[in-house]
Amino acid sequence: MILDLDIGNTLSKWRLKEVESSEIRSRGAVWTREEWRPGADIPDLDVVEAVRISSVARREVLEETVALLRRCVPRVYVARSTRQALGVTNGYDQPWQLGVDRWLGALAGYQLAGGCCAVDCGSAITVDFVLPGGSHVGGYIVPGLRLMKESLKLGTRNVAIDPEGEADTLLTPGRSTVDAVNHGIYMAATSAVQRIYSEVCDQYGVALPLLLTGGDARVVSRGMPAAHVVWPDMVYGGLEICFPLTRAERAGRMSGAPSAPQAPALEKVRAGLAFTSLL
Ligand SMILES: Nc1ncnc2c1ncn2[C@@H]1O[C@H](COP(=O)(O)OP(=O)(O)O)[C@@H](O)[C@H]1O
Ligand SMILES: CC(C)(COP(=O)(O)O)[C@@H](O)C(=O)NCCC(=O)O
Ligand SMILES: [K+]
Repeated sequence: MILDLDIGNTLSKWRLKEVESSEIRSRGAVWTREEWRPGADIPDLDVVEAVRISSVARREVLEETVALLRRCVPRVYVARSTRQALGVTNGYDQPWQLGVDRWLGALAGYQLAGGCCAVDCGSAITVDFVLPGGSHVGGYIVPGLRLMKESLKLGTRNVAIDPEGEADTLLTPGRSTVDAVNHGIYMAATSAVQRIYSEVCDQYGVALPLLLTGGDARVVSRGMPAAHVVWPDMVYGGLEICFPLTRAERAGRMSGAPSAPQAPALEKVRAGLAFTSLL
């Protein structure tokens, strides 16, 4: 089995993938903390022959995790942000400072769709752009839904936005503190992503396929007017193409990848932007 780990600031996600069939056998998530407990937090490592890791947690957490895994698993691959990979050029002046989850998302998005706008709705909401020639032009970092809510300190931190609720309801003025906060942060997140997407497409004169991932991707998706797809395994897709281990991966196939989304027409994106600036 291959163990894929995506260690975020809030949740550490894992999945087990079979080498022969390339099938995902199981998956889960635990709160990100200082130390992993194999068998309790993650599956028994006896069946694992290789581990691939994306981590944006503190350096010590990654070092401890890798040390622990190396004791039981023959091959441990740790992804890093680099200046160039798989046809993509990192837009950061100091490429290694780009969060590796963002880098992996950008690589996976480029592999899937050519140019892309890759949005990761986790602890932070990150929006990264890769142009059709492979140039990552940089991105944006906005506090995620949970961070926004916690920073208000209004006693609403434990009342999450119902991911199944009506998106339209979230656009109405709240009539309680909980609703005012939930509707406010929802507006903040969805309008920010929409505006960023439109601005950058306008600046570069290209409407890019829009991809969403992360724990809050589904809820953000429901308030996004621009055509897009949700791809929960986008970061894992980046791990697969950086460290291909199965036959399907060597052939360039990423598990759970959606079909490449159609980009909206640039005129439509620009019309939306013009409307916004008239308000
Ligand atoms: N079952 C859940 N448990 C925890 N957080 C969840 C859950 N479902 C959605 N979320 C949201 O997803 C966010 C975590 O998303 P994730 O992409 O894993 O973040 P990160 O990569 O920063 O750890 C939380 O901040 C929360 O807003
Ligand atoms: C921006 C992030 C905090 C997002 O992390 P996440 O919300 O997925 O936990 C992470 O990608 C990170 O620590 N980046 C380093 C700074 C940067 O990308 O510029
Ligand atoms: K994120």
